[in-house]
Amino acid sequence: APAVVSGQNLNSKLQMAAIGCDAKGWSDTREMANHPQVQHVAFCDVDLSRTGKVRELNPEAPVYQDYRKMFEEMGDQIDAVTVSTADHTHAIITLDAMRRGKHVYCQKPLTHNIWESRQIRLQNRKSDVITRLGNQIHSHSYYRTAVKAIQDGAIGKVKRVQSWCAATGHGKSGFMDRPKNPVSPPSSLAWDLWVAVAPMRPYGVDRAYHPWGWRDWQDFGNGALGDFGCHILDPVFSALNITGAPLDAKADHTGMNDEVWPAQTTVDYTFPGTEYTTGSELKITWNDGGRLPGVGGSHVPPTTALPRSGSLFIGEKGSLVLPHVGEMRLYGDVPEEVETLESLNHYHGWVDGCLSGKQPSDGFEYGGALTEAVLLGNIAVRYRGETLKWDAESLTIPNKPEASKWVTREYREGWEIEPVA
Ligand SMILES: NC(=O)C1=CN([C@@H]2O[C@H](COP(=O)(O)OP(=O)(O)OC[C@H]3O[C@@H](n4cnc5c(N)ncnc54)[C@H](OP(=O)(O)O)[C@@H]3O)[C@@H](O)[C@H]2O)C=CC1
Ligand SMILES: O=C1CO[C@H](CO)[C@@H](O)[C@@H]1O
Repeated sequence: APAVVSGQNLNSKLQMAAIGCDAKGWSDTREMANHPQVQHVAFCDVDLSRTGKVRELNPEAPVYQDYRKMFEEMGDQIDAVTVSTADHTHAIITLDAMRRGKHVYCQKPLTHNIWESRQIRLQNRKSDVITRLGNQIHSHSYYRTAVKAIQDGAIGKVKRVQSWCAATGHGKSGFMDRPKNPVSPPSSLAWDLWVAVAPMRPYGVDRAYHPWGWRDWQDFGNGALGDFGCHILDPVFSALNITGAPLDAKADHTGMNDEVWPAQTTVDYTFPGTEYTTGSELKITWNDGGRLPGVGGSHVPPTTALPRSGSLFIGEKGSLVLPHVGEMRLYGDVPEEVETLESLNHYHGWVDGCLSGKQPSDGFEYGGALTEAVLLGNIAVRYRGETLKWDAESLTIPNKPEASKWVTREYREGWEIEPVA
């Protein structure tokens, strides 16, 4: 049984394991370790050359390469885990941890495909664990203040949303091929464990996939939309209290092959309206790769420079531009002052939830729905120019049945994910 059961043992330490220990994994580990009631008891990273910082943090804690072995050997000492691995392994690790009764903080996007997010949401409803998505800007003053301003009616009800992101799928063209003459992985790296659920392929060259480069590749990441959608669309979902799935999505882009995501993408979504929107439906458009929306139809003067990434909320009486990450700007018939909300510590909010048994409002139910919507955009990307209707209950695309295959993937033998009953 976990050493700390939710809601009890308030003076005990939360015993934590970090899965993914460098890059964002190190930042997650360091932030969690700054909480006075967190004790790291184990670390796991498929590449041992990237475990120097965590070994320094707690030289006593064992370091594993295979999270399954870590759970088998240390499961009863671990209360909570951070999952900061490349996106294609979020679901298998997170579900395993939740099924073992561990609290989970998982990096964004929650999963690599929609079916995985749905399994996590189903498991979340059954498991008595505290969960949070690693979109830390959710707790930043800038995002919290804008969410409150919109909900307080600063621009009236919202008619239209545009979101955009400067990232280009990391500068790759959308037509990149696998590295020719692949080299062997470094001896520190367990390549088979890194590939995990995805079809096996050679290691390639340093940084082709690992670390970092996986974002561009369809087998491992979801391009710029997957990378930034759960950041930039998060305040849109929160402010407008979007809990329903998109009704449809249609994409335009600069072209792609079967391996990598496009360099520039636009996705037009239709969502059901909410108490914060004017109509029964709301159009939200996503742009990436440097594509910017026009400000036509908004209260923003046409010569205004938009931030590199962010969102434009067009309301009945005013418009709000929310940079990613920056202070909002209001235009039109808007209040002279709005209340500023302070930043909260996203990481520690989750730890406090684990210790007190109180689930933050943005657990995996919220993060899962957000991720499902983001990933539907990338199914639309595969059928450029076609409006794909979405049946969120059956996880199918009724007007394009063959597109439904992209809701999930074929899992590599031995790495199948057990559906949640
Ligand atoms: N919230 C935010 O602001 C940010 C979030 N992210 C998210 O964080 C995650 C990690 O991204 P990033 O750190 O840039 O990626 P990297 O590729 O740099 O690092 C991922 C880490 O996870 C390790 N890893 C991969 N698979 C496994 C596994 N099965 N078991 C244990 N360890 C594993 C990697 O090892 P190896 O060294 O072998 O790859 C590496 O240390 C992604 O989901 C990304 O979207 C990233 C940056 C910022
Ligand atoms: O916020 C972020 C900063 O950039 C990274 C690389 O594109 C993202 O993965 C991350 O989510």
